[in-house]
Amino acid sequence: MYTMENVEIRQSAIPGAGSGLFAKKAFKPGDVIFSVARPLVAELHDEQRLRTCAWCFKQAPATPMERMMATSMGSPTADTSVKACKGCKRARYCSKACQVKAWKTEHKYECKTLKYVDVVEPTRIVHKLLKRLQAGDQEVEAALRFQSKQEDVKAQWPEHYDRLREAGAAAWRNCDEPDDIYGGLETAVSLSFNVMTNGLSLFDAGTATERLGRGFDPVLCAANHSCDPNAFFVFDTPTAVFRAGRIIAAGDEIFISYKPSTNPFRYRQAELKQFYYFECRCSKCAQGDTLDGFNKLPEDLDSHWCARADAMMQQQAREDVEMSRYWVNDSVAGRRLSALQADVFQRHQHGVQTNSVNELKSALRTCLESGMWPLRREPVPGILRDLQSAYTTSRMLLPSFLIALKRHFVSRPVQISRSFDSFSGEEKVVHHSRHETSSRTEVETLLTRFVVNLELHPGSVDHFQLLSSYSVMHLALGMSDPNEAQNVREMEQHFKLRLLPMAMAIQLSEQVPLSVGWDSDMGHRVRHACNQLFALSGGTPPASLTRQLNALWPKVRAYAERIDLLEVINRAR
Ligand SMILES: C[S@@+](CC[C@H](N)C(=O)[O-])C[C@H]1O[C@@H](n2cnc3c(N)ncnc32)[C@H](O)[C@@H]1O
Repeated sequence: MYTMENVEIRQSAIPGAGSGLFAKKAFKPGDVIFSVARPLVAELHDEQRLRTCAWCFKQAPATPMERMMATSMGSPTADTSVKACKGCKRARYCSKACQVKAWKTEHKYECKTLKYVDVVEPTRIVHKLLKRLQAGDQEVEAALRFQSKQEDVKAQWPEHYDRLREAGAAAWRNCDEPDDIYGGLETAVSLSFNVMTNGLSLFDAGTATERLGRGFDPVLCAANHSCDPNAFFVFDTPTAVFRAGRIIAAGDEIFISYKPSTNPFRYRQAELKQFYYFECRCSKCAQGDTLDGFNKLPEDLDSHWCARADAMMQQQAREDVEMSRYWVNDSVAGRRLSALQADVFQRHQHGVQTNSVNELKSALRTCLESGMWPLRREPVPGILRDLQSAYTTSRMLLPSFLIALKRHFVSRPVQISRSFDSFSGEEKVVHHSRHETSSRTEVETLLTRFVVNLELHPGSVDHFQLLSSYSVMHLALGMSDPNEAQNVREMEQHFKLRLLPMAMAIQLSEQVPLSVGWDSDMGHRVRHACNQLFALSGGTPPASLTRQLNALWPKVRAYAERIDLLEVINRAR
């Protein structure tokens, strides 16, 4: 059952968007607006089922090496292992407690079916919902209130329409074709569309990139989308939390972002149509592409790149590339820039899908050498994120660290139009008071010893920022590897590298209570790292450390600004 003391559902401010979620009181950035212990529906993606608890979504480490790493990072899930249900041998649980809760709520309805046939994710979801409806579960009835969008899907994506219809019909057949639930088969089909077109993607809060499954919940899913969201969603397995990303007044509509909202206007619109079947009419999209500034006007693209763009245009025409999401404008210069834009986005995507560092490097080169892309304009921040991760995986520490620094200090993607001037590239930074949170952990208590002016960007408090700080801290610690001695000596001429992990730990201690909370898996890992770092610095008087850390910050920022990304990727193999 839900307590709706903080939020209410009523007519949205967006014309034609139906209802939305509204704040009944004011919230500061980082405040929890609303949380549910587990969404009404939380279903693992098919490929996650072998190693993840089907009830609490905790993941067992995949290899002994992963287990060792998780232990050394203080992750409370390091010891997790999952066992299959003896009945169906498919659903897996990490504990008796999870198995019992799952059985009572949903697994008793599907266990027999799963014993004989494996069933895909949307069908599993609808099966459980149908059975719960049959059992008179009123929370599930609320799922029927959502628009199913069947006609829109049929008109625009006939193959999706067939798939979703079949998923509902298969669930209905697996439940022995019950006609006593409202419209029988048609209810099953509606549920399939409702859940799949209005549901939430459940990402692991520790990585924010690993998609664990799909969620659906009548209150969480009442929140509309905005490309300039004032709230964000964290799935702290299995608790679902909405937090304020900036100041929200009582009566304001609460918006989250369903898809990355830092992409250019047409790209965002196309993605939301493709995955959620609606045309976004948020306040940022109302400004069209006016926020998508390039460094130069399309006419100023230099002649070498004009020739390359002409060749790309011919190839894109031969390959019948759907250009609308990359479109800049209809002039000759605009079409050239559209071709470059299509090339870099597609190369980026292809690089991620095929694990190709060369594809990622080539996309980045086009963005930077053409001189058109500001560092904060997508896909540059996205390419940097994926290059950093590829270099980390291949243990190429130096390029990974340099890219992490550039991302953290310079190349944050543009999220909030209000505080960002797309041409000057300046964002207003506000300093947070560290001790706003009520319950203090030992780390926070330790922090009272320091007053360090590290900047947070309250307009974009979210867990992506936290992950960025976390990776800089870890990579900076990794630089103490003896193999890096030469690089460290060079860097130490600019700033005290050995102090950086401590500075990042302090920044993380500010970010955790505003994003994922100390009780989350990520919170535990950050606390573990902070405690180790503070223990290491035990002998240093706080006043002296504070002075050193305050002096460090502007130096690291200046160093990050000078990092030449082209040089970094040219030197890295
Ligand atoms: C998860 S539901 C949100 C709640 C929904 N508005 C309702 O009435 O129950 C998603 C649907 O809301 C509408 N919607 C959400 N955000 C929107 C936006 N920015 N612009 C237009 N429609 C939006 C779309 O119809 C979308 O398919």
